[in-house]
Amino acid sequence: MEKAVVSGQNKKKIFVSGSIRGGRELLETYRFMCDALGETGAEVLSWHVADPELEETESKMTEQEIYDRDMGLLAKSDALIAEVTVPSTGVGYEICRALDQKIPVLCLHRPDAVVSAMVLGNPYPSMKVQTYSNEETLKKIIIEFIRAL
Ligand SMILES: O=c1[nH]c(=O)n([C@H]2C[C@H](O)[C@@H](COP(=O)(O)O)O2)cc1CO
Repeated sequence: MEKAVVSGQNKKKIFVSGSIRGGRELLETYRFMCDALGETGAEVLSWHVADPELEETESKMTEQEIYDRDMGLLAKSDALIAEVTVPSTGVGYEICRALDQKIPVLCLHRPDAVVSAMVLGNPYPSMKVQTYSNEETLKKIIIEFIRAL
């Protein structure tokens, strides 16, 4: 498998966005995305999204602490990569905030996903939407996106 290793000062900080309260059925995919990003040498700032124990750890935080932490991490990010197959209010909000802050956004979804027109019809030049049908394609798309940052 192709690799795009970035190191030192070029290490890209990535906010991975994925459904939590919208449903955790793609948790394994979020983990795969974080692992693939780690392999490229990028730094994932939102590993908690792929944590199977997240509900337990986040339950010790207030809603505002969760919001403040994530908005702080997003502001430090070089890009946001969102998995949008499972509809999620939080993921949609994070995409919107990233676009507002001119942070590049990559939205990824499975071919059979019912994705919102707010994503599919979004004309922001800093927003890309791509479909993947297997992990190999998913990884390839992620590598190409990181390389182009
Ligand atoms: O406990 C949480 N921790 C957290 O980091 N989030 C953020 C990160 C995810 O990309 C996104 C998921 O939103 P939602 O819970 O509406 O599916 O919101 C959301 C929640 C719960 O809403």
